[in-house]
Amino acid sequence: MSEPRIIDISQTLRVGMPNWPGEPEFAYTRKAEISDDCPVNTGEVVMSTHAGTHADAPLHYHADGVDSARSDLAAYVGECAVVDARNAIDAVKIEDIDWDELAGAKRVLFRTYDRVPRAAWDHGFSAIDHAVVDRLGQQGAVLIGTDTPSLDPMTSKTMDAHHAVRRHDMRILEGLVLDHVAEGRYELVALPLPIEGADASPVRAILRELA
Ligand SMILES: Nc1ccccc1C(=O)C[C@H](N)C(=O)O
Ligand SMILES: [Zn+2]
Ligand SMILES: [Zn+2]
Repeated sequence: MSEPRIIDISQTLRVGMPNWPGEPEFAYTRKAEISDDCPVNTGEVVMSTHAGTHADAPLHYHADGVDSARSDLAAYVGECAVVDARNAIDAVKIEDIDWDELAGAKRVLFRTYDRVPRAAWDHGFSAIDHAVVDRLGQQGAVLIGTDTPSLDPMTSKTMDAHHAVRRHDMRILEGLVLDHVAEGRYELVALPLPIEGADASPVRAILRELA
């Protein structure tokens, strides 16, 4: 029997990638260079903890929340549902979702883009309404993900969706790429790095087709 297909749902981290205004630009700098005196190349990466595909740690939205190193990993691995929410306007709301399809879903990833912007920052990305987060939390979901840079609108000061996540002790993935993913059930693997004190971490997110 062949292994289930792996679908990469991660953004490529690259110089010039769209960047949350005010956050540090992604940069990769070559340090050591292979030469007669040096057997290897090495590099240095500078980036926002929220660049590309990433996991917010609870510390991002609560002063007493755990950091990326201490966050439990169970939420980031397991069965998940991918939902096509491209019909949503401004935010994915309760009425945009077929809740029968989501019965029992522990992890839910929302696709809002036809195609995730690669060239320029999108100031008008879709948010996830906090009532959606609450309903998922009430049905026992442990993780919510989106293909936009945030669950909340870019200009939010109240971070309502993030705080709904906190009330249900769920985990968050942002900046996913679901352009090429059909609605349905998959296995998700998207692990944050154990960065001490970090409010978020890049992840390599993949889906595996269920056997
Ligand atoms: N840099 C910011 C400045 C102000 C408000 C939010 C951010 C964020 O980065 C939000 C983040 N992407 C998030 O949703 O987790
Ligand atoms: Zn984030
Ligand atoms: Zn966030």
